[in-house]
Amino acid sequence: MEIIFGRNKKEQLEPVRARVTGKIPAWLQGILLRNGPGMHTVGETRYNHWFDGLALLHSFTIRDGEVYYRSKYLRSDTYTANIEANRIVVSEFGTMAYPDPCKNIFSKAFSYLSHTIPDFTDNCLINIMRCGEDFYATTETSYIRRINPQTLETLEKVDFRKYVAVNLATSHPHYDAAGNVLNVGTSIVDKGKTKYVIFKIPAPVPGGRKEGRSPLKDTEVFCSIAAHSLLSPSYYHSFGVTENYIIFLEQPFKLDILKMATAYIRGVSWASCLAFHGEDKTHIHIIDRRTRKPVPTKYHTDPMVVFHHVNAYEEDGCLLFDVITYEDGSLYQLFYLANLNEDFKENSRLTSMPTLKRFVLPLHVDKNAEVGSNLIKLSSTTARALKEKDDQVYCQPELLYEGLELPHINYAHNGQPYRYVFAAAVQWSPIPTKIIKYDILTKSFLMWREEHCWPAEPLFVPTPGAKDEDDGIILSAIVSTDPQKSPFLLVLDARTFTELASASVDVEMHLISMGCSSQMQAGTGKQALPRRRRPGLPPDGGPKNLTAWRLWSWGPAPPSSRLSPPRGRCRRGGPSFHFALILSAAALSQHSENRTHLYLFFHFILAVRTLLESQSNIY
Ligand SMILES: CC1=C(/C=C/C(C)=C/C=C/C(C)=C/C=O)C(C)(C)CCC1
Ligand SMILES: [Fe+2]
Repeated sequence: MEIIFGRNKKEQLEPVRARVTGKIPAWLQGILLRNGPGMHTVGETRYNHWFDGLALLHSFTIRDGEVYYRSKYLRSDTYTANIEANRIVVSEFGTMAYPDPCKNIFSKAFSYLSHTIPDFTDNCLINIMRCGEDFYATTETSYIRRINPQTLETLEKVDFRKYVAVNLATSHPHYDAAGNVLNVGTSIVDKGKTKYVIFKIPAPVPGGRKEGRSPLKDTEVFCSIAAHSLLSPSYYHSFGVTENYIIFLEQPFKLDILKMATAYIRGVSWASCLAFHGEDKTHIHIIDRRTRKPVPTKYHTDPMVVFHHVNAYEEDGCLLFDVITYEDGSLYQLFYLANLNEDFKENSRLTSMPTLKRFVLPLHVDKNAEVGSNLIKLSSTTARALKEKDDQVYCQPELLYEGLELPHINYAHNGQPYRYVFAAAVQWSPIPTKIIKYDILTKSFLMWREEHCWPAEPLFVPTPGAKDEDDGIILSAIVSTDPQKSPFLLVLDARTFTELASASVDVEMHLISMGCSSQMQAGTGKQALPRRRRPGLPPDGGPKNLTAWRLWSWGPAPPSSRLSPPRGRCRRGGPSFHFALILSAAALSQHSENRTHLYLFFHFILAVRTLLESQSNIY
């Protein structure tokens, strides 16, 4: 287990040629990009959570039936700062780090204050996003890092906040046929409001005035949704789109902003500020893409937690959307490294099975319909939507399949009617051992499995000119718990789920099992062929048509998520060193019932912080 989760992985800077068995379809050409955590120990310090690990980028270059593999750590500012200090100095999801234990009282105070609304990490380890011709490694903070998809070099750091007021943003954007990118982020207590902001990065126009300029510069706010609570916005990991609508779930899995503002001084991680509120409902926000406004009906459902939207579409005046649901927010708890050991199976038991559910919402609610009546008349589903008073609708989903995660579809069907879900099959453990093709129409499935093998999220690549939804191949990177078996790239026929080929590489590959991977664009056809620079080696330049995917994903929490300061003369100070204001804020946020006072107090802290910032040259 340690080998798979916790041990630092070596980079494979020189491309290695894989041993291919079977036959890779000649049309499959391009680069498959992947991302995930590769390093969990720096010097003598160790991260607490698997999601904290430093991003390791991977690529599989597929050309003329051959496969080359390489990997490189993302040279994020976080990576550089950690490596230079030879310890973890930047806080991550499950680990709070203290960079400057030797600072004087003023700089400590400043450091605490700047953690009220912190500058989060740029360790972009979750996904790869495509924007025009540019590729970015992404996480869920406001930072993304451009990368060179051929060499895996790290390029500039981009802060979404430069273009749109978001502190957090998902790693699962959507793309339309023209290449526009749509994403959602959270704007925390900005001008007295907390909002979910849907933003659009327009596709560059070929030959247009803007050619060569980063599309990010043209990022625009598409619309925003006011959060139900100013200080507890929902956490979300993805969202859904159809041709005319955007689906955003405001779920009762919430970030506590006051806890976050005081986490640094309390020595707890960001993860500890995230909690499931089983007493609240899940609000389903629907935005009309034509008017850029929420539809007037207020939809809601029972409390649940969703990480992955599968797909959504419109049919006969209804909006259908499929998501993988949990009964609580404990999934992220399972990925504390302390639990990912030999007793992993016992420690990492899910409290609820990841379940594929279909929600169906009536787009136009008949004002005269009786309260309590079911507004869904579609014969294809058992999902219901019950009319309530005051334009409210309570949605009851149809259960489609229990035990799958990391869903993928043929992205040509995104927002459109579709039939197949490709996913990792999981039971009571969040680590998948099988790949599944689930047929929504017949409710039947096909599985691929091999002993000791842990597959990553399956990625669908369509055959050029394909007409059928499942005419294509499935790619998945597989690691094995059997030390005798090398990691390999699996190629399946998506229709029959039979193995077409596998390409094994004798390198240490990190686990990508619970990955969130996403396809950017299939590299198909000869025009996508990279030019050879040296015979036998994959090129560093060339292909424009790339398939990119990132990888990922998911124990009880360790006793403390605080990272101890380094041993030495200068330990982090006790309370006497702490700035009185912040201490009181911490105390208040834990004990006070009166959130209004806290809110005012929070603003006071922000004001002091702003003042200190303006004086920051004195520190
Ligand atoms: C650092 C940081 C965050 C990081 C979250 C991460 C890293 C989530 C990873 C999720 C994955 C991999 C899910 C797969 O299904 C938050 C909580 C957004 C906010 C505070 C700062
Ligand atoms: Fe994901």
